[in-house]
Amino acid sequence: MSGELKSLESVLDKYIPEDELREVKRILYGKKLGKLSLPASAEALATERDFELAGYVFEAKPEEMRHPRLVNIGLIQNQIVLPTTAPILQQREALCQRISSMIEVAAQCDVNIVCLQEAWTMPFVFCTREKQPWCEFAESAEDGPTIKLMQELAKKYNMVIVCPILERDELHGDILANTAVVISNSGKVMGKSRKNHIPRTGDFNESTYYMEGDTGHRVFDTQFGKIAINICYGRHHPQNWMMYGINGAEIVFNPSATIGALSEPMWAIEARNAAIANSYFTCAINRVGTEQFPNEFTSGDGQPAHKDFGNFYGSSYVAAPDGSRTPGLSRTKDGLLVSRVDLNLCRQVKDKWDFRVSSLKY
Ligand SMILES: NC(=O)NCCC(=O)O
Repeated sequence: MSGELKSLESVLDKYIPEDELREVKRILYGKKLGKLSLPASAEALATERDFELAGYVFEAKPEEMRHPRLVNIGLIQNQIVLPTTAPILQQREALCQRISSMIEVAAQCDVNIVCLQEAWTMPFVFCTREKQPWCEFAESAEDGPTIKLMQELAKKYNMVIVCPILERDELHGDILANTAVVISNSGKVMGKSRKNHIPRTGDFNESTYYMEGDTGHRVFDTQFGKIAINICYGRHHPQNWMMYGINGAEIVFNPSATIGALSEPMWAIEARNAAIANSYFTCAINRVGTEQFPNEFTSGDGQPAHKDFGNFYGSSYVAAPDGSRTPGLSRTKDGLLVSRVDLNLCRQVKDKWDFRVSSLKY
């Protein structure tokens, strides 16, 4: 094989005969999801802008007492645009342009809530353990430049935007945090959720920059449903997922940055298992590409120093409380995954399986 594998699904599709493939996919992915029909104009723009666009439908049973609660969720995965040696402002502006152009396509697909990848405004610099110039990417979670841009887009497209950034908290000693900002569809900053488990494993040692967040397990009651954000490394901790469920989340996003050599076999399991265990939808997002840094760094594992982090494998997906899931986006290419979910499925699955988490004391 030359180069990176495009996706697991592309290999299954290529080599497994059609009738067996259907059964293989049922066993691997759960009940078959419908394809979401997306506007031809959106498909054309995605092709022109060179990113993958895919759409799926998660259905729930009709109920007599409740209307369906349909929500279109968009997940965006991307590589950095400019080399890490370009001026910081140019790197950020190039990413802002790229993401704005992808959000425009999400709007054409009637996306209600979009979530971007972890620290999307920058390369994943934390492996270098160098503070400068990287700390210059940090911005205020309340009114930083990227937040203002996302506020404009949220209002323009009537879309909730979950915007994970490197935060600089100027009101509290200028500390840094790895933070997801939730912007309502009216363009208001609803609040923020900080990464609460910080990796200290190999190249992923982010504690040089920031420590465990102090925002607990916040749930944001948006117009389109109750959402929460469990940033990257938090997905390895079942109790973390559980707390968002106890606090009432219906959709939990997991914006991430992780590489194949470390976590890929776990990727398809953890967020999906959380969806099953907590009767909510989970959305796992990972960046793509290999990022080269100017100076060598070591991983503390006896191996030679190196300038890159390895390949971020994308593979973003959505999983439902009944265990069904979408195929992953590409392992190598930018992409937008649109999933239409019916939030009624959360309670339907609780009633069926009784995996309830509750804050009530009996
Ligand atoms: N960004 C981040 O927390 N990465 C840690 C590695 C992983 O959790 O796979």
